[in-house]
Formats: sequence, C-alpha cells, structure tokens
Amino acid sequence: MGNTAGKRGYLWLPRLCKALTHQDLLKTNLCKWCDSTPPACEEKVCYSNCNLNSYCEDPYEICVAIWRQDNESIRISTLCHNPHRPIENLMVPNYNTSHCIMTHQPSEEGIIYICGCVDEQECNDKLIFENHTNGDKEVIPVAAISLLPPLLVAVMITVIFYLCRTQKQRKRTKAWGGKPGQSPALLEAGRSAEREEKLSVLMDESPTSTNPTCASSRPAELLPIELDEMVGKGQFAEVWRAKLSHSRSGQYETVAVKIFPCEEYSSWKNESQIFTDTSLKHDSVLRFLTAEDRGTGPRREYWLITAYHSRGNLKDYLSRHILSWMDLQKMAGSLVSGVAHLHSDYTLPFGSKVQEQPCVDTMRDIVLHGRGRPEIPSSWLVHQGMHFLCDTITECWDHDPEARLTAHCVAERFNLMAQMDCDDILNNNTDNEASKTASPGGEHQDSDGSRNMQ
Ligand SMILES: Nc1ncnc2c1ncn2[C@@H]1O[C@H](COP(=O)(O)OP(=O)(O)OP(=O)(O)O)[C@@H](O)[C@H]1O
Repeated sequence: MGNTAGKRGYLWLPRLCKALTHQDLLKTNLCKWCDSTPPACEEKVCYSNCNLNSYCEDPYEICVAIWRQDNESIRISTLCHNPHRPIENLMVPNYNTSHCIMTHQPSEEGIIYICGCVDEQECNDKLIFENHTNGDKEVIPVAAISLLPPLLVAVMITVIFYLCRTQKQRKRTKAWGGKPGQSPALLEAGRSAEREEKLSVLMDESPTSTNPTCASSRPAELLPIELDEMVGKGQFAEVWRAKLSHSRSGQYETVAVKIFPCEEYSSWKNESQIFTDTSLKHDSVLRFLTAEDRGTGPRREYWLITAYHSRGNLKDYLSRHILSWMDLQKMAGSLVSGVAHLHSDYTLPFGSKVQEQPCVDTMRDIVLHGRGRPEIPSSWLVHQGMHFLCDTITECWDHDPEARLTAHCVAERFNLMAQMDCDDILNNNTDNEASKTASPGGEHQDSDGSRNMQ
C-alpha cells in the first residue's frame, strides 16, 4: 500500500493540531488506520484489531479495510482512501454506507476482500461478511432451480398415487356395497370369510408388499383391535389374543395378533406375503385377516392378524393331552390335508437328539448324514390304526426323496384310515413307559392310566 505511507498517522491528535481546522474535522471521516493486523472474528463479523486511527485529510476520503488471506495468515489493512482512485488496482465497491461490508475481489495472490464506509467513526473496524457469501447468493438460486424439477416430479407422483388409490378404494367400496370411507373389513359383522377376502385384496394393493425398509408401509385403514394378553412368542414376534370390534353390531371377534418389532420388518413382510397368497387358503391353514403397519418411530410395529386358536400350538397341546384314536385321526388328518394343500414337507421331531430350536447344520448331520429318524415305540404298533399310521409316517421318511410318499398320497391314506374299524381308546397295551414316548410331544404325559396313549 505505497500510497498510504505519507498519510500514516499514529494518533489523531497531532494530525488534528497540525493540519485540520475544526470545520474540516466535522466533514472528514475518522478511520482505523493500520498497515497489517490480524483480525478477530466471530461468525460473519470480524474486527480489524487495529489500535490506531486518524481523521482523513480530505472530506471525500472514506474509511477502507482490505482483507488479505494466503495459506499462512490473514492480515487486515485499514486506511483513509479516495474512492475515485483504485487501491491495489481495485476500486472500492458500495462505500456509501456506514457499515463496512466486505466484498470478495478477484486476485491471483490469495483471497482479497475489500470494504469502504463513511459517516461513522472507525466504521472500517467492524468488517461484515454478509457476502462471504457472494458464493452463497449464487448457490441459492442455482440449488433452487436444480431442485425444482425433481420436487415437482415427486409432488406429481404423490398426487397421482393418491388419486389412483382413492379411486380404487372408491370402486372397491362400491363393489362391496359399503359407504365410501367405511372400513371394508367392518361392513358386515359375522361375514368374516367375505371380510377376509376384502382384507387380502387390501393387502395385495397396499404398499406393504413392495416396501424395502422398516420405515414406510401403511395400509389404508387399521382395524379396531384391542390387545388382551400375550399368548406366545416365536423367534421373531410376540403373539397376542385380541378383540376385533365389529362396528355395526357392537360385538367383537377374538383374533390373534402377531406383533413384529421394527427390526423384524423383513420377517413380517415375508410372512404377510405368504399369507396374502390366496392359493394358500384352506380350512386347515391358519385364517389370515390382514397385515398392518402400526405406530411411529421407535414404537413402530408390524402386525399380522389371524384367526385365534385357543388351544395354542400343537407341540404344547400334545405334551399336555392324551389323544384318543378319533382325536388323533382328526388332528393328524387335518394336519395332513393342510400340508397336502401347501405341497410342503413336515419338520421331523427328533426328541432328545436335538435341542428346542435345532439349527440346520445339526439336523443335516442327524438326518442326512446319519440317516437318523425318530423312534416309533413298538407298543404303538399294537393298535391297527396306529400301525397303519406309523407305516405311512415311516414311508414319508425314506432316505430316497423319490420313494417318499407325497402329501396327497398321505391324505389318501388318511381317507383309508377313516374307514378302518379301530378302537377309539389307545390303551390296549399297559406299558406306561412306552406310553410316555408315545406322545409326539414326548416330554410329559398325564398319569391317568385309563387314557394313556400306547
Ligand atoms: N393364531 C394363533 N392362535 C393362538 N395362539 C397362537 C397363534 N399363533 C401363534 N400362537 C402362539 O404363539 C406362539 C408363537 O407363534 P409364532 O408364530 O410367533 O412362532 P412359531 O411359528 O412357533 O415359530 P417361529 O418363531 O419360527 O415363527 C405359538 O407357539 C403359539 O403358542
């Protein structure tokens, strides 16, 4: 800043006495005046850190601050300057203001900002960086312009999706003879089969079946359900007994609600997709009502609502009850027809050889490599029907998959079994030990001798 050297004054008083009249003082600006000081900054405002000032010599001179920044330091120069002349080859921009607003200047020697101000004492001490920001000002419209098209597309997709959905719902409600907006599930109390179908349709069309994360699916309407008590717990979810209200009649139906926590979203999704497959419906397959996405944030839960079976699961039931031949036939027959319908295989019980939840590797070792099969106590075979049943079971376990009975074949055998004239009571053998292992559950048996299964 060669042109500033002659004007340098360290205190304003000597210059005042020497050069300026009182009249002049009223008209000239009092400015900070240091060659090079390190600034002190807070947010968008910096202070020059200059301890010196001076009245400008000429009334048209303004206070100026120059910010120079290179890789090593930031230095501030403050001075009085005639704004009609360049300083450092630069003209001072926008100086008719009492605030020193820093403006970025093109430079090959690092970063330079400059500001000019008038009418306020030492106005070049406080350096305002609103336009640090020069960049920001350009970024905002650019960002707005680039974001606008995707935003518009997103809004349009949402509107179209919403319209399609409400249109479909209106059509469906009309087809079912209900009022618009009324839950299709609750149109008719007692018509649960019909409701089941409607809800399955709802599932098919809801985003639940395509949603990839824990965060998004919502069916159109949640069923009015009140949870009663937890009745079981599997690997992924809790199962609750619950009341489903029928709005018209004021009555309720007991249902089972399987509640998956947020992190088990994929298990819920898999299971609900299987259930919504209409070809799966069968009297011997658990009746499915609907799947729901409930709650928000950490309390988000995924529900599967099905028919409620008060006797719980088969394993627990068998471990606590002794079946009559008729019961056995009925239960096994229902199981077989369900499996035949699903065209899938049973999981084999292996009692003491594996733990409660055997892993695939353990089962592979025992069944595939070791060719192990559950033991069938000889005492069971005394009963003609049981003999026939056990033969059927054994054929299902053949090591050669091709030789195994198909589920349909097993269902046929059950038809034949029903025609057999067998004792209903399975106690024609008195071997109590045998009767204990006779239960497919195997763990414990009632000690009531008159009804021991053998
Ligand atoms: N519809 C239902 N009615 C009555 N009780 C049920 C019903 N569904 C499940 N339960 C009870 O809840 C328990 C847990 O069921 P869930 O379906 O979660 O697990 P699972 O099928 O036994 O095993 P997994 O965790 O491998 O799915 C069952 O063992 C049963 O006692």
